[in-house]
Parts: sequence; C-alpha cells; structure tokens
Amino acid sequence: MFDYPVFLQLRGKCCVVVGSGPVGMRKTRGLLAVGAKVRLISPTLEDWRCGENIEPVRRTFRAGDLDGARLVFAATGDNASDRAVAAEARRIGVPVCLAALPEEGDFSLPAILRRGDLAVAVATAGGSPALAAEVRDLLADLLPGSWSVVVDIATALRRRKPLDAGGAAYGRETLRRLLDGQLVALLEARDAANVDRLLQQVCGPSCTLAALGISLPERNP
Ligand SMILES: C[C@@]1(CC(=O)O)c2cc3[nH]c(cc4nc(cc5[nH]c(cc(n2)[C@H]1CCC(=O)O)[C@@](C)(CC(=O)O)[C@@H]5CCC(=O)O)C(CC(=O)O)=C4CCC(=O)O)c(CCC(=O)O)c3CC(=O)O
Ligand SMILES: NC(=O)C1=CN([C@@H]2O[C@H](COP(=O)(O)OP(=O)(O)OC[C@H]3O[C@@H](n4cnc5c(N)ncnc54)[C@H](O)[C@@H]3O)[C@@H](O)[C@H]2O)C=CC1
Repeated sequence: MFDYPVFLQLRGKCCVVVGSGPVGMRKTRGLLAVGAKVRLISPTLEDWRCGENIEPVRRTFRAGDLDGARLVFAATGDNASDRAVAAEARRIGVPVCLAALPEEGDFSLPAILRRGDLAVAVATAGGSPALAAEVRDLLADLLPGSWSVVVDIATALRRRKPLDAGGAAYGRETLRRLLDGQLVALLEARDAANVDRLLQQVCGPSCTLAALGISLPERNP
C-alpha cells in the first residue's frame, strides 16, 4: 500500500521535534524553511542550534510537551523514548513521525527538490531514503534554477485576464508551446528580449515579462 502525499501549510504553526542529533536537526531545518515554529526538546541542545522560531526545551521529553503541536517528530535514537512520544501524540490526536520506527508512525518525509514555488517530492515508501535523495539529485540536473521563473510565469499567466485577442489562453497547450519554444534555455541565458518575443508569440502582443510583473534574476558573477 502506498502512502498519501500532501503538502502541509505550516507557516506560524507549532511543530515539535524531540531529539537534536543530525536527524532531529534535519527535520527542524525543513520545518523552519516553511515558516513553522519548532519546539525542540533535547537534553543535549546547544545554544548555537537555537535561532529564531525555535523554542528550546533543554531536557528529556515529558507528557505535555506536545500541547499545541500540529506535527511531531521523534528522533531520540532510543526506541522506548520515541514510543513514549508517539503514545502522547496519539493521546492528543497529533500526527507523529518516528525516525527510527517509521512503520509505527503516521507519516514520513520525502526528499525535496525546490525551484521557487515548484516542489518535487521523492519517496520510496520508506524502502530506501538514500535512493530518494539520489533520484532528487538526478532531477536537479534536469530542472535548472530557471524553473523557478517558469513557475512564476505560469502562475502569472493563470491569474492574468483579460487575454489578448489571438493570444492563447493559459492551459497545458500554452505551457507546452512555451516550453517547446525553449523558454527554459532562454531564461537560463537571461535572454529577456527573446523570452518576451516567445511570450508575445504564444500569449498575445501585450504579454511580456514586465506585463506579468516578472523580472529576471541577475546573472551569477
Ligand atoms: C521512513 C522515513 C521516515 C522519515 O524520517 O521521514 C525514513 C526512515 C529512515 N531513514 C533511515 C536512514 C537514512 N535516511 C537518510 C536521509 C533521509 N531520510 C529521509 C526520509 C525518510 N527516512 C523517510 C522515508 C522516505 C522514503 O520513503 O524514501 C529523507 C528523504 C527526508 C528527510 O529526512 O527530510 C532524507 C534525505 C534528505 C535529503 O538528502 O534531502 C539517509 C541518508 C543520509 O543521511 O544522507 C539515511 C542513511 C542511508 C539509508 O538508510 O538509506 C533509516 C535507518 C536509520 C538507521 O539504520 O539508523 C530510517 C528508519 C528505517 O528505515 O527503519
Ligand atoms: N529517519 C531518518 O531520516 C533517519 C533516521 N535515523 C534514526 O534516527 C534516530 C536519531 O538519529 P541521530 O539524530 O543520528 O541520533 P543522535 O543520537 O545523534 O541524537 C539523538 C538526540 O536525541 C536526544 N534525546 C535522547 N533521548 C531523549 C529524550 N528522552 N528526550 C529528548 N531528547 C532525547 C539526544 O540528546 C540527541 O540530541 C536514530 O534512531 C537513527 O537510527 C538515522 C538516519 C536517518
């Protein structure tokens, strides 16, 4: 049976990570990256690990530590402690991920590739996390950084109205024509003039990067 993939909105919401070893800190970084607040519980928690949006709790886990949490991660390296965290999460009805005992938890994390608002999540049903990371890295070569601008363009086209007479409406066909017209290569080359030409050709004369409110990032030195 496969797991059910979702993207959670956690901005400003409290999540709890129990354990501040490499695994607990990796889960913490992922949560902070999407704007969550993290209550980080660990007797070995160093000051330098605690930045903004981390509520440090420097002791072992206790009942009550999960109050207010939307998601919980147990990564203590000790099965009994992880199970105690899971029991408390179950008691208050909050989903929990057990780093060492995933089959006893409610969810797991994929390897993620991000290009701006584009996110690709790769998982192996827990079978080989290292393979998930490898596949993510293979996809990174196929999806250069400019895909973040492709997403911005697609999003702006989708929101834009009214359309120019003769210009194609937003949709799969339009997106395919832009991609077939080498949109990604033009963006990679920061060739704004030809990106505009392609946008006008496919979507109508008034459709340019500026009209869509998009400016190309500076070329790396
Ligand atoms: C079930 C799951 C639950 C969860 O933690 O969410 C889980 C469980 C376990 N991982 C283990 C080992 C490793 N995990 C990694 C790395 C990652 N693990 C991640 C996810 C997941 N790991 C979930 C399933 C995802 C899927 O379906 O594929 C990634 C993708 C995402 C993330 O953690 O954010 C992240 C890549 C981060 C990145 O590169 O971006 C590495 C590689 C490394 O560290 O470099 C190793 C060593 C190599 C290996 O074993 O493959 C062990 C054995 C522990 C032991 O033996 O001690 C268990 C427990 C078990 O399997 O029983
Ligand atoms: N799911 C995943 O992605 C992976 C999972 N693992 C597994 O995850 C577990 C954690 O791995 P590491 O971070 O390398 O371990 P670690 O031993 O470096 O860190 C464990 C942390 O938990 C803290 N801790 C221990 N007991 C606690 C308690 N009762 N309450 C609060 N904090 C407590 C420790 O002080 C330490 O900060 C291991 O069981 C490991 O096998 C390992 C690799 C990847």
